[in-house]
Amino acid sequence: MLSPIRVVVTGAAGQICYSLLFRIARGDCFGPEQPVILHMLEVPVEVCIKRAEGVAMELRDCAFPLLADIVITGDAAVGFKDVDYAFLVGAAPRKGDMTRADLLRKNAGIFVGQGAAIEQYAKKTVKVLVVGNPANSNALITSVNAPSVPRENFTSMERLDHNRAIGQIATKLSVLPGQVKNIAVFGNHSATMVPVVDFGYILGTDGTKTPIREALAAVMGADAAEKYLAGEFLTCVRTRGKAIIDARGMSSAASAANAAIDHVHNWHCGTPEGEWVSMGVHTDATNGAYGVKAGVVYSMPCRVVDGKWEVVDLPVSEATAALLAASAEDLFGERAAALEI
Ligand SMILES: NC(=O)c1ccc[n+]([C@@H]2O[C@H](COP(=O)([O-])OP(=O)(O)OC[C@H]3O[C@@H](n4cnc5c(N)ncnc54)[C@H](O)[C@@H]3O)[C@@H](O)[C@H]2O)c1
Ligand SMILES: O=C(O)C[C@H](O)C(=O)O
Repeated sequence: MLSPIRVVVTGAAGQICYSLLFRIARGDCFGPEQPVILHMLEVPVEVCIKRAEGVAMELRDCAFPLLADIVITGDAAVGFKDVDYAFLVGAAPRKGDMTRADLLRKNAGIFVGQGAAIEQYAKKTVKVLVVGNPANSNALITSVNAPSVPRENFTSMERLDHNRAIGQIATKLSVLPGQVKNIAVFGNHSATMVPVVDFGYILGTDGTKTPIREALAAVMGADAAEKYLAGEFLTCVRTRGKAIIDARGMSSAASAANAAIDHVHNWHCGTPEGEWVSMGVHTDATNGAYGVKAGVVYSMPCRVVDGKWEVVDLPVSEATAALLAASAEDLFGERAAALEI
């Protein structure tokens, strides 16, 4: 029997965590043999702690075989103590017409404090996924405030965008999402993100690999396929978060939790042979990949071996490279705003 790992989840009483905590406890993230001790961190306000306690009651009532213990707290010193993994979800979600700049102003302080708590209390090997928006810049802020933890241990979530891109292509081609392989989403989790299908393929039931462009062209014709990729597809993936807020009246939650599980599952257990996923990674640790300078957290295609991610170097076209540069500029703009705050 493996010894339990400690996993802190912030915003434990919020929407995303109402799905995320149950999936972690069930073994979806760390595998079917890894027991977990869940640290549920909330703001130290009675109503929030009480709500977290209610969620913990439900977790216990599931009798998950791998759930070793639950710690509920409003104190970051307790929440981050000796943790192996940190899911930083707790932050205000975007509402109505709020921009990412508005969100940054509202949420940046949370990540200054949590970075400092990670520095002081977490294991030096802790792996951090930032979900709270603006996720890339919040991941950067967290890392800056936890200087003794390696930069490569701080990531932000673009997996939702990656999964959204897969979902759109699968729907368009009437194939299973599991057949759509090696899409990549680059850049900021914002309207400048860049979903790229150029290296992706559809895995046939007979093992054939049909390039996505070719599969689309077969269904709708080559010109219409190009128009679709540069228009409807790109816009849909870039603006899906807002579309969900408009439809649901609240930001995405179950799909966000699912993406967080996918991200950390691949980080912990590895990516399948020959495949990659999209992860927001610290460009201090990417050696200038895709021409993006050090100093931001930027999504790139990554494979994971033995718990370590590495960037997959793909020969992107000049047109794509220009979009990648624009998203990097967007992130350096956020970085400047964050430093000002
Ligand atoms: N990166 C992505 O793809 C993605 C996708 C969806 C949502 N999000 C973001 O995730 C965040 C959470 O969304 P939600 O729908 O769960 O929000 P929510 O409002 O339902 O829950 C947030 C919870 O965080 C708690 N919280 C606030 N500050 C905290 C702190 N300092 N420590 C601990 N807990 C704290 C709140 O009390 C609340 O319970 C938002 O910023 C949202 O925009 C990101
Ligand atoms: O877009 C948002 O504000 C919510 C979230 O980041 C999403 O992509 O669904």
